[in-house]
Amino acid sequence: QDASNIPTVKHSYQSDVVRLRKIVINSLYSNRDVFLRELISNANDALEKLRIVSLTEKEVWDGTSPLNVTIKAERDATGKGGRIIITDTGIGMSAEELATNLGTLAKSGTSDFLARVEGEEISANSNLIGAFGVGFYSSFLVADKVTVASVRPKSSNNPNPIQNVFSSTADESSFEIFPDPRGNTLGHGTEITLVLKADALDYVAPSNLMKLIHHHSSFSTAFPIYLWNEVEEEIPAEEGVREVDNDTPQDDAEAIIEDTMPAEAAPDPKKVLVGRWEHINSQPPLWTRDPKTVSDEEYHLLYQATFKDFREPLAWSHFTGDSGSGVSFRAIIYVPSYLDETFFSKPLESNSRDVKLLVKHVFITSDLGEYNLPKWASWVRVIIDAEDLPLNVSREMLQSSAFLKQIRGIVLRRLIQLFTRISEEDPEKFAEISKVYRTVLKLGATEDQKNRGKIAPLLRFDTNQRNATSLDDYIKNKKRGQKQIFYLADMGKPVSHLAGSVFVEKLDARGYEVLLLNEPLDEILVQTLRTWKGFKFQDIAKAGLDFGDDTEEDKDVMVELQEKYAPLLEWLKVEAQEVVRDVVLSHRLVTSPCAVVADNNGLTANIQKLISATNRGVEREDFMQTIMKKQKVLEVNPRSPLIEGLLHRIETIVGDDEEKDGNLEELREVASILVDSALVRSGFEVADSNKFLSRVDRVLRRSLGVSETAPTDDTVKPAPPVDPEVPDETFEDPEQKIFSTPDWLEDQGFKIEMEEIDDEGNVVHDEL
Ligand SMILES: Nc1ncnc2c1ncn2[C@@H]1O[C@H](COP(=O)(O)OP(=O)(O)OP(=O)(O)O)[C@@H](O)[C@H]1O
Repeated sequence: QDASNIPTVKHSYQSDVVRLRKIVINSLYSNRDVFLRELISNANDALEKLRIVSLTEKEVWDGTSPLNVTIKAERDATGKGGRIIITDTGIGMSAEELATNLGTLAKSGTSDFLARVEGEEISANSNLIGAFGVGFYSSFLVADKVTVASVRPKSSNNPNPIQNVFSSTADESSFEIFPDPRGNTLGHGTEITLVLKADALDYVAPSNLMKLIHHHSSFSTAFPIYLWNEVEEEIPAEEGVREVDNDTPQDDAEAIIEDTMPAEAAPDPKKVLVGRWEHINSQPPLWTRDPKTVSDEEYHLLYQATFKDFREPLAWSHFTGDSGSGVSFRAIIYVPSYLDETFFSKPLESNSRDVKLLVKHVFITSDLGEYNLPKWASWVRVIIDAEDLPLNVSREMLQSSAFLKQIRGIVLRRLIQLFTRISEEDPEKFAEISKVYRTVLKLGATEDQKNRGKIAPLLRFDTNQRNATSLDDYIKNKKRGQKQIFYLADMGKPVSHLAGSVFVEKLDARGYEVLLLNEPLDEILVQTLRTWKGFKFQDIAKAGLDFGDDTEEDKDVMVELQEKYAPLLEWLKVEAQEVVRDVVLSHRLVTSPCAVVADNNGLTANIQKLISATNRGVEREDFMQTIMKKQKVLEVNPRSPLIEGLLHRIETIVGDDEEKDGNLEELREVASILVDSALVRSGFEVADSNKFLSRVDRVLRRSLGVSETAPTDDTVKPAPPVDPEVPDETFEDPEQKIFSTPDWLEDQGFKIEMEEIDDEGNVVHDEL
């Protein structure tokens, strides 16, 4: 194709791009250094792409021509302007790709993000840049005009690719794309020219650029970055002008720019400005260094550059190892400071994309395919650099590599070790980690059978006595004779609510610690763990609660009470048979008269909630009710005056039959209310709340001495007849014709504006 025939095409930016560019230009002024980091990061991606494509399409890269980034800054002849040219020898872009990649925003959630940022002062919170990545558009922070020359590599489909130019100024809503009049000067890759704003000319100084690159980008790329630098040097007078190749950077490449000494001074050495490409990221990658020599800041910078997250990681572990299959490797695993909001909203997605596998410092893949990390650890960020896998491994070949299968195990082991070490050495830091990863670790202990024993000590629970208690701490705090780990689960309820539960009252009064579990996963977790260090998890809302300190005396007292209350228990068994399987004396209550307890194998109120949250079918509910009833026991507190009173009434019902019947009916009502309120107190639902409330009503009447049968005065004043008259005007007051934002909405920062329209429906404009 003849490039000279291709016309310049003018394109409009997608509206989101215009919005983003405006935000970038207006809000990130104090962060404008980021432009270089973003462009180097893009260059790195383009170089990586070329290398990876070349594994399967040999013709795009011969494997020998340099893959690098070069940066050159220069003032123009007048000294009033300047430019920075950043070139990479990466995959490049076709004309269509220039238009799509630089003229539109493909990221999902862009509009939401922009709306959020437009309402905020982004400069105060540069994290937003990290969270989103303003990428290429950051060029406009320092440049009035940006041109991007780019060309795809030669391939069998495209043996003669055309180098195109994308050109745009900071304030236009359109950009142009045209064939580069210079022809194909790049071979493959991209050259970005930033025509600097007048207030950004400081950037042309190589020392400033060098500082920036060292600070922000020394870890952004494993490809060499060369910076054009000019220094004054003395050379022997007789030496002429040295020939250098300006375009291909070599470490020793240099050019004499101009003589700075007059020719007459010939015998003396000459002072000349010598320009050369300096390789500025020649230091070995950070992970190959001894961890003792790496500062925290360097770890942060590597993290930022690699994972494009500008929030500092919470922790990291830097280690070397041998896979056992003969591959030695170096790795760093990072714990991000937040958990992506999709972690729980997309429970089935566990594709970890943040394990960067490198071979001999060269990025290979982030896709571990079937050997992905399990869901619970899918958020961890890892750089793992294998020393001796064949360099030209393709993803397909890697899939069959034993090493790939081992990465998961290596990362999980190290992650758990890291957490364990921090939990032991720095509890405050671990509390911070726990805040973010508490639920995730519960998930790990539930789903990761192999590592369960190591994850469980990292779990933290609130209890009736303290926050963030580990299982081991709990065991240390156990009372003599205690053989159970007591817990109460009620998902979604605040911990304070659980602490006040009827089931906790006695344990709390006696000084026992109870784990208060309110997350949906908790109940499943304890059922999975079953025991910890030989202690069985005991749901205190279930039968089987055993303090382990009962003396013979206690047992005798219980036998006595049992005898004493036998008539009440028998009577209640009949009265409550629709709701519970059995009625027994309780030794778990202090002040409450009674509670409903699930059988050991039965469903607690919490599990019932879990089930009915997923099953709303009526038939099923009936069925469930029947099953659940069979698994519940009513426990009555022999020390409660109410229960004693009830016993007394049952034993002393006297009088003629009619009176006895009336008394019994009353008692039945009381019993029914007791049972229903025990259900509620224990977290269950009452079967029929209407019936329950009318019983309460009747008992209230009785206690007030009001007739139980006296009907309520239910004369109701009917509404007047239908009124056919419709007023002409909806609003009498013309002032009120225009809708105005209610004050309460305006206080929230909302403003609703409505236009006034006339009788014909036309918008009424204020007269100018
Ligand atoms: N030097 C380059 N070589 C080849 N393609 C590039 C280059 N710079 C940018 N691109 C293309 O333009 C797209 C947009 O770049 P931009 O920097 O705006 O966002 P990004 O790199 O995709 O995202 P982020 O900046 O968040 O990493 C890139 O995805 C890439 O396809």
